[in-house]
Amino acid sequence: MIIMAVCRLTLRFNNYIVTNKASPPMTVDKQGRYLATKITMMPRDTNPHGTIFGGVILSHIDQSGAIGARYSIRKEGFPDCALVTVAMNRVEFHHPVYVGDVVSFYSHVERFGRTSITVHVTVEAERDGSALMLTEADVTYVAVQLIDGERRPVPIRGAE
Ligand SMILES: CC(=O)SCCNC(=O)CCNC(=O)[C@H](O)C(C)(C)COP(=O)(O)OP(=O)(O)OC[C@H]1O[C@@H](n2cnc3c(N)ncnc32)[C@H](O)[C@@H]1OP(=O)(O)O
Repeated sequence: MIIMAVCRLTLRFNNYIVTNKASPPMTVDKQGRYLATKITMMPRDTNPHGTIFGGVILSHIDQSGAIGARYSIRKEGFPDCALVTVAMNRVEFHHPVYVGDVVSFYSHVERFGRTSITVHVTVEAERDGSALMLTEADVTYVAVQLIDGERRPVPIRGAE
């Protein structure tokens, strides 16, 4: 009896893994943007005005851009690599973010360079039933490898 129950559980577990591999979660929208992060903004993240501190948004943009960059690298069939942020450009805060906002961070590849990838990150919240773009930025990540104790840029498409 116990053995049968264990077998059933194992089967379910295996099915879950297989199903998961076969059908990845749908996180790409109609515009081809990858939904990297979705979070509810909390009171601990506020500035003295009571709205969400810009530095908190930048931190989520950096992380979401890296998640999106990793997704795009895999989608292209390039090898997995360590990524570091080299630059954040054209950061624009269009609207304040409020406590309780459910905020989505989307990434879209702007450019693959030799050792770098630049993604455009857009930050949106649902306001009055439609999506409002709050913040956007271009973030560039560099593929690096530890060579002689130093992190050096390496080709993002793999060995040349
Ligand atoms: C995961 C984390 O938390 S990361 C933490 C924050 N980030 C870091 O600590 C990174 C610190 N910076 C570094 O270690 C180094 O600057 C590195 C390894 C990223 C780059 O080293 P560099 O010697 O500058 O490399 P190099 O000049 O060859 O440039 C590498 C790539 O970055 C790009 N790049 C460099 N500076 C910039 C910039 N300001 N804006 C956009 N792209 C840039 C280059 O165009 C190049 O891309 P390409 O090969 O696709 O043309």
